[in-house]
Amino acid sequence: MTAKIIDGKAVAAGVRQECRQRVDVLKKKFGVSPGLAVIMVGEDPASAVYVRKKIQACADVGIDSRKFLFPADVEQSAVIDKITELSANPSIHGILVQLPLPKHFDVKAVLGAIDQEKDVDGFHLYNVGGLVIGDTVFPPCTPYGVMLLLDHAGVDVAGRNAVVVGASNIVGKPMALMLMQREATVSVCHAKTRDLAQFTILADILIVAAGYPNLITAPMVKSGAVVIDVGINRLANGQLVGDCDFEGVRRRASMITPVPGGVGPMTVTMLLVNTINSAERSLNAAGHQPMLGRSICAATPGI
Ligand SMILES: Nc1nc2c(c(=O)[nH]1)N[C@@H](CN(C=O)c1ccc(C(=O)N[C@@H](CCC(=O)O)C(=O)O)cc1)CN2
Ligand SMILES: [Mg+2]
Repeated sequence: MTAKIIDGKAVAAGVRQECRQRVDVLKKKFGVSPGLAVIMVGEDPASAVYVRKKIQACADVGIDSRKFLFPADVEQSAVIDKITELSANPSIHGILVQLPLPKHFDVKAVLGAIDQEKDVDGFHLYNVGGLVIGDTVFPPCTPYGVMLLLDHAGVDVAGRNAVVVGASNIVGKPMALMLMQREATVSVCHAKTRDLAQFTILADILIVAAGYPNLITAPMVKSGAVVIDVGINRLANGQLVGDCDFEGVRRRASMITPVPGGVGPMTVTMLLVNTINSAERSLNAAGHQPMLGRSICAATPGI
């Protein structure tokens, strides 16, 4: 068997086309330009790449973005003051703080300063709680993108065995909650899970987000499984790879996402979706005829 490649770039391009149309309506019909504020602290090279991608993506669909760059040794209070100011600014519909933050930051305090109605990353505790009960308007971008890829590929989730490897706050945990919401039977493992293979081999849907190249090899994968590789690892030779031995695993899986070009492009694109949803919701709050203002993912109700 050779797996079908799930092309994240192509799916993202389709979603972006829909984003352009929605931004157009907001501008022409309501005179509202969706606005996103991106906060970055320090100059981590990978973060700089991701922030650049987000800003370019905003320009691509007509969202106004504003970038706020702070030096790595900035006082946390200065960043929180900026977030408070942006939270009160009606032309800003989304605020994100690029992670990771430098060690001296209390991440929870910084994310908690974001107005929960503008928390387009979905990392504020209010929105994390919403996700737990299956009702959030800001699903975190990476797992939201994965759900959209699964839907796009026609993968049935309900009743299937889903195994998530990696339990980070921004990918693994919300991913498990979204799959649970869609009635998958979910197991969460870690890179340190003893005999990881005894869990992964049971997965109809295997989602790997642990951050170790070649963590998942072909014998660990059930024949015909759908494999979503969220890992991003830069090898010494400069090559970007996921957490799976791609060439081996693709011979056992029925579908697989590549790295690059799988989940990564969806992460940035779902940020656009969340920002547009937020702008639409601000109109609803102003008493206009209800706009969509929530997940575009019809097959993903309640996440
Ligand atoms: N505030 C946030 N911080 C971080 C998030 C997040 O969603 N919000 N996620 C990751 C990084 N990330 C976005 O910020 C991100 C990761 C990967 C990609 C991407 O497009 N990857 C490409 C390859 C890119 C490359 O060449 O390096 C791919 O996989 O095809 C975009 C965004 C941590 N921080
Ligand atoms: Mg708050």
